[in-house]
Amino acid sequence: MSIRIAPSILSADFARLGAEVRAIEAAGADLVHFDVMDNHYVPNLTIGPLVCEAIRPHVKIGIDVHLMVEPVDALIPLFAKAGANLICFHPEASRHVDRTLQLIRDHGCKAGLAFNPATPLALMDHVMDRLDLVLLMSVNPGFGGQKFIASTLPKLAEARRRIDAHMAAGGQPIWLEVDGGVKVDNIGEIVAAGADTLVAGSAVFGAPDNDGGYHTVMKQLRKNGSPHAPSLRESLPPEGVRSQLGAARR
Ligand SMILES: O=C(CO)[C@@H](O)[C@H](O)COP(=O)(O)O
Repeated sequence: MSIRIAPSILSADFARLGAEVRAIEAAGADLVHFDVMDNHYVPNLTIGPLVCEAIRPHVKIGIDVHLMVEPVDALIPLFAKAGANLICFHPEASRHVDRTLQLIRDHGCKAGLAFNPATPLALMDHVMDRLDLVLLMSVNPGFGGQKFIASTLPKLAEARRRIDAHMAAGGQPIWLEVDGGVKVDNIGEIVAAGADTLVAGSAVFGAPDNDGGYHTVMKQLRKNGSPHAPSLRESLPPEGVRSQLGAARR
């Protein structure tokens, strides 16, 4: 399985945003993660559709918009028009989650639902068929550079089980993104618990962008996040060999 890495521009140099997004694309980023905060749903204030529109011509990769705003719906057409490819929001911030998901898709974007560390996953159950992405926050939303909350790992594994069961029953693919405190030294266990898409802000933009700095950290993230150790299932011998082993032991 290959992972997707989405550097969060919350930790970028905002005075040189065009150059920053070009640099992460050149370093192999799969998506630009675009954090929108309103000083209402979260205690911080960041960027909006105008900035999304301004960076759009600088990169070919998708823009993954994470709305930490309340209410949500009015911003969806604006971000779609500004070039967003994926729009994700928090269920607590929309009165009609199903309608908001549909609104995102109606505007030609992929739709995602974001879960804070204390938001129960059961909220996704009745909208599974409307989801393209589930974003699990591994910090409380509002700021970059926070410490990964380890108790979100079992929740991540539970989200993986729900998504796999949905896909095994013929449902559409749903990406599972983890956001907050993702670093070179913990990305391996986050991927092992089930994430396929990783947001990394301070880990990427904290690296010096000289001497191939972003390239180096992106390479390390991808290497440590690529599941090289065989899973328990893969490490079992194939069925034929297993029965021969069993026969030999008898
Ligand atoms: O949405 C958020 C914070 O609310 C995140 O996207 C952070 O910006 C990730 O930053 P790091 O924890 O990787 O520094």
